[in-house]
Amino acid sequence: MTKLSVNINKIATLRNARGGDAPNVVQVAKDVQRFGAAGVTIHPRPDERHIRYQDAFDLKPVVYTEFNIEGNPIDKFLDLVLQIQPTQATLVPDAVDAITSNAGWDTLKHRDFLSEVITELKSKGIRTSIFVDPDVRMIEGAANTGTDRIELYTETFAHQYSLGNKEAVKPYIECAHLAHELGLGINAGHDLSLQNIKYFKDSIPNLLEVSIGHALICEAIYDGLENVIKSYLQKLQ
Ligand SMILES: CC(=O)[C@@H](O)[C@H](O)COP(=O)(O)O
Ligand SMILES: NCC(=O)COP(=O)(O)O
Repeated sequence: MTKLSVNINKIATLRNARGGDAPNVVQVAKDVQRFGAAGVTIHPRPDERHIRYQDAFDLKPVVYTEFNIEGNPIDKFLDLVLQIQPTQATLVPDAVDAITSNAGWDTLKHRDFLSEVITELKSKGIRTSIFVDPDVRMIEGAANTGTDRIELYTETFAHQYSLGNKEAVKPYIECAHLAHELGLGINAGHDLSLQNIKYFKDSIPNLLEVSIGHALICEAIYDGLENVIKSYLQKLQ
């Protein structure tokens, strides 16, 4: 079975909108695990617009499943990850001002840098994963960095699938076969949703883990809306 790691960035976005502590990210992390998620993902960004660095410390004692911290391995991020020692660090080459992650690593160009970071993380017992586009050259390059896993960047698949183009999964299948042959574990994420997850999971061999945030939180809001409105109406009778 493929593991579901729930990305709780959007819970922090909502919390930050009012400056208080609702919703509480620690409580949500406890609850997503209680509801069956196999992991919790956070992606602290340098501007702390959603997850704050302090959240990572607050979450550490309550995440008893897999704790996955994603981000660009700038010094501040690496210091955080080395202190927290999560189950997995996912390295993402996102620009400081990017609205969200928008590309995978060029694993050929950044091989030495990635190898150095990966060696350091692995020496502390932290599993490593690197975010890559579905391009076989990047998978070969990833294998040469010493990483344990790759995370396939699924934005293109998700977008094309929403347009009815199921063929868009083909490069991901090819990359998954190669990654497995090269001994890499396979994760995937970005814009996965209830609409596309079954098709993706059924298509990709050896898919170990998906991390899902944006769509899952949107779906949770829609699913909860009717119940909550009915509860208000009862109280207003
Ligand atoms: C690495 C990745 O795929 C991203 O989806 C990320 O973890 C989400 O980040 P934001 O919540 O900041 O968009
Ligand atoms: N690694 C991807 C992730 O954590 C969540 O991405 P998204 O579902 O918020 O697009």
